[in-house]
Amino acid sequence: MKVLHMHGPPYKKMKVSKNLDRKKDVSTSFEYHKLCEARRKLPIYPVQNRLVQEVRRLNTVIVIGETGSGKTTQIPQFLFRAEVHRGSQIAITQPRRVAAVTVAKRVAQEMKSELGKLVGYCVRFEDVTSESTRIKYMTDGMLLREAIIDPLMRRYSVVILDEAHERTIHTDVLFGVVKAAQRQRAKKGLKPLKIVVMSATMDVDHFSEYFNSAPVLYLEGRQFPVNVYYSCCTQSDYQFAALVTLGQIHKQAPPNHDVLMFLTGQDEIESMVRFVRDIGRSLEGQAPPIIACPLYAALPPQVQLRVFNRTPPGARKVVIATNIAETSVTIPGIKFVIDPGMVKARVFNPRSGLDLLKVVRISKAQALQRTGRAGRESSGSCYRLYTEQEFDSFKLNTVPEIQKGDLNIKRMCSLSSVVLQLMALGISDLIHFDFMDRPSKESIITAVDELHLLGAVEKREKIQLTALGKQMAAFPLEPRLSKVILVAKEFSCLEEIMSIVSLLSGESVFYTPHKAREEALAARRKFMSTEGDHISLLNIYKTYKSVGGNKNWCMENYIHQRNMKTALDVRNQLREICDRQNLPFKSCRDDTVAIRKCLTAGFFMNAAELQREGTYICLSTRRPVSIHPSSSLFRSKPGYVLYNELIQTSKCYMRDLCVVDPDWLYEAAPSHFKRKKLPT
Ligand SMILES: Nc1ncnc2c1ncn2[C@@H]1O[C@H](COP(=O)(O)OP(=O)(O)OP(=O)(O)O)[C@@H](O)[C@H]1O
Repeated sequence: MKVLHMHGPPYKKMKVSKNLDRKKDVSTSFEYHKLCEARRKLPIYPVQNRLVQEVRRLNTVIVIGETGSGKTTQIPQFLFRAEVHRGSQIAITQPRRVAAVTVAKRVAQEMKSELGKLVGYCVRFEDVTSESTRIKYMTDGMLLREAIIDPLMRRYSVVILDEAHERTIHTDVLFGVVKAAQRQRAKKGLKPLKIVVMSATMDVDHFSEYFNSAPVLYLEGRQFPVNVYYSCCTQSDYQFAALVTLGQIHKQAPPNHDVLMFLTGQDEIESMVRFVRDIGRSLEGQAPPIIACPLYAALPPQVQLRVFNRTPPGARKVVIATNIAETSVTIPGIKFVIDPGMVKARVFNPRSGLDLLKVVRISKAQALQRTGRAGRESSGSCYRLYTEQEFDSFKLNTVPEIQKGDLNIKRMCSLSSVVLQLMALGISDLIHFDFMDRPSKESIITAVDELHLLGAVEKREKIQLTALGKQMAAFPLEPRLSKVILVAKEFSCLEEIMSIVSLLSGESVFYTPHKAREEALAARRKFMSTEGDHISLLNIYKTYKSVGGNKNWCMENYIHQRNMKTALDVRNQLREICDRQNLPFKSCRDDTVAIRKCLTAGFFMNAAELQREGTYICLSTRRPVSIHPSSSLFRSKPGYVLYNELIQTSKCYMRDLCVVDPDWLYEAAPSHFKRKKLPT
């Protein structure tokens, strides 16, 4: 491994590059002038020529630079201006859509380009690019999907894999796919593909080794200092500690010194938002007014983007976010970060088929990223709600998702989605795929078996995709749900299935406030079906549509309007994919048997049978399971049910259930159920 340190001259003495900003017509607007000034002050700015030279010279480069040093926003621009892209596109991947969208907006401003022209972005369900786009920010999942259509990635001359330390399943698979594209292009004598791997925090030796001993470029310097404070003792309740810390900051800090607090999920965030608003009210007149903004993946994109608005003078913005605000994003105004050091992780056990949602400690790399969200526009502070000794015990790097289960795809519980995508890329020898860190053989085999049972792959001399599997790969959903959509054609119920799948693909549409729990449950009861939760969801969808998405109706019925809108948006996007596949949009009206049979075709592996003693066993694993109290079937105990997911808390609970007939299970997968003891 070759290491190149890149020192820039001190900021004040820095020369402004000749080939930047001057060449083009420089705007006289004050805003634009400020943007240019800010860019010139970035630590990366003085070393741009050296950086460009290295990328020109080498095929693969690893770039390490402090958070906020300018990697994400500037490197693509430097490469573009120096024409390293040679007329093709430069792709920059991000693990999360909110980062891809906001960074693209910023770079478009800096380049005085209308978003979608020279600079654009492409995320799931949204493509803001055009023929003239040369700098394209995208989620890693989107680039992976594109690679299914063109494994040589011909439209790109440079692929920048940003925030590589995050090690999402998609990023890890992309590493292998991009490396293969580079190799293949060289073999075929095509235009070379340059790869740039970037992060502030990563295991450089491991990365360099994987990318054929690629040199590592270290960018020196950080733009603004961030003071880090540790807790002096262990905190038993991190939410309470976060609230107390916020209270102290709020009393002391001047207005417009905004705060970013990390929590682990939607429920925690929504209840914290209420507490924060209460603090704001109780300190009215003594401290600036508070604007509390939640930020988590299930919020509709336009609501997520509200946190990026500038705070009105005299107020204080408090952003309460999951780890979607952890990397790449710059939230204007943030001076303080409150980091409780926890994150919610979905962990999959291939042997039990169990999908566990757990709140776990973050890694040191994540702590550093969180700290880096302050100090982006001026100096800042980060309050770590753990002791320094505790921090020392954190893992250095985040465990790759591919080795712990998929956190990325909603309700996905195994590698089957990634395996399906790899196979759609023509990679059938998965055991020997060039993974940076190999998933266990067991989880690959489990995933292939699942796809086989779903009819997506066939095992001949080698494992290959079936026609159905190819169709399934076109949907950005877990394979079981894609299968349900595709078989809906046979049951003439695509209308209904699309509604159910869309509602299952996002966060829950049920809103259950602590203070009005009983009222919420009572309001919900009128939608509940004795045939299970899927049909109940369909009832909600139909009524919601019939009242035109009325806000009051949502409030009266404790339905989460935002999540409902997101589901509708997802439905529209899925519909487009169905249209492309010529799937007829038919309705079965009230034939719930057709709907449930259709669900059985995708979820037969998740069937459970009632035992004499009143408990259930899962037919695939013979493990005891229970109906989750939130299910409409909690009290009725039907003989056979299907479930969407298993969640282990005090017991192993089935969530989102549907009543089925054992005959349907046989019909859906005769070979699978031959071995199971079902009544004949
Ligand atoms: N949307 C924005 N609004 C205001 N300033 C921004 C915005 N995006 C970037 N910046 C400025 O540009 C700087 C560099 O951001 P950039 O994302 O390129 O850094 P980075 O090195 O990639 O950091 P990270 O590793 O944290 O992603 C930020 O510190 C901030 O000062």
